[in-house]
Amino acid sequence: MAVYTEVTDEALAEFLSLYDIGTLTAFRGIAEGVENSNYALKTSEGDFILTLYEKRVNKEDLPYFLGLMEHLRAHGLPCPLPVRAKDGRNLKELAGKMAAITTFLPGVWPRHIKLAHCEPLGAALAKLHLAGEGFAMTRRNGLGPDSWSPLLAKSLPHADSVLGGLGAELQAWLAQIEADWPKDLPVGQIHADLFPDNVFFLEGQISGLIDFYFACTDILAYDIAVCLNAWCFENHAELNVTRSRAVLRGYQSVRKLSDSEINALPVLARGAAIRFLLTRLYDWLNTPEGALVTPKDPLDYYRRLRFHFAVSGAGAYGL
Ligand SMILES: Nc1ncnc2c1ncn2[C@@H]1O[C@H](COP(=O)(O)OP(=O)(O)O)[C@@H](O)[C@H]1O
Ligand SMILES: N[C@@H](CCOP(=O)(O)O)C(=O)O
Repeated sequence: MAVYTEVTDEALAEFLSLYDIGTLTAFRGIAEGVENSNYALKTSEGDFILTLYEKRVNKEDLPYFLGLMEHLRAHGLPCPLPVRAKDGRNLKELAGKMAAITTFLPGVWPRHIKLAHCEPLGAALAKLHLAGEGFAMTRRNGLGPDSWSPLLAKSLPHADSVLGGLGAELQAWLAQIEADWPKDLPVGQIHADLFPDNVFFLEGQISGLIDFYFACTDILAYDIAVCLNAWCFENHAELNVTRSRAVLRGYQSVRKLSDSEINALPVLARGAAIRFLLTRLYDWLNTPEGALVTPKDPLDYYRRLRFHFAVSGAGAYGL
């Protein structure tokens, strides 16, 4: 359950009076999600999501996240639209936290990934990248390659309690990834966390992309590498190449990849795997027992990383 901050009826009524979204008819906390407190909000005007930003989201980044969603939505992407209050602002304070209302998106995220999800996913990602062109703000990737070594250092003293030899293995792998990291690939606005739980489907079509709170300005093809990791593995160790081919086909039906982007896929996939491995490892070692959110298994991404280190070229992903 991830509703960290409770909202009283009085505070909610006062907050909603700042907006022009009709009168409240229903309000409930949403258990899913790990980063922020989310509430489903129903009014006489429609359905909305109220998000209270918790401590892992940096206050200074909120104008970028909300501005990006507004920009992407204006350019045709099915992402939440931040609602502006009567004073024109889309960011307010509630219960001592920064808070925003966004539009509710229909659909459900796939609990079991099927091949049929993969091509639409790739196409939606490419549309996101094209729609992001022209957005004036930028945000450095706080979980990009320069953050991985300090993140690993924090977990090193206890890494081997998760798996014997893990610390040394990760150090060696990370050094290799850092040395190989591409420098001149096309950069733009990326989602950076487009996992299945952030993609809604309705009647076989993508109906929504959510959770832009890791979005940043970084290598476009890195976003594909995140999706290959999150959508295309079986038993966390084997790539389902039919799925990865479909993701790449969907992507290229909208935005063609250059040879440099294709050649960089293996190292980008290694980078994406180590990024999620490292944040999960940190959370695994530092989440107190009885916390609201159960930490995810870091070894799922260790197995993927092993796979990516064994491949010799982009052909392994179906290109
Ligand atoms: N715009 C939206 N439309 C519909 N449901 C949403 C929307 N935003 C969030 N949700 C619901 O809230 C849950 C958690 O949202 P998410 O942004 O992933 O939270 P967190 O950032 O805390 O991980 C989602 O799984 C979904 O059920
Ligand atoms: N996708 C990340 C965790 C971030 O969770 P989200 O609910 O904000 O998508 C992972 O799987 O490690």
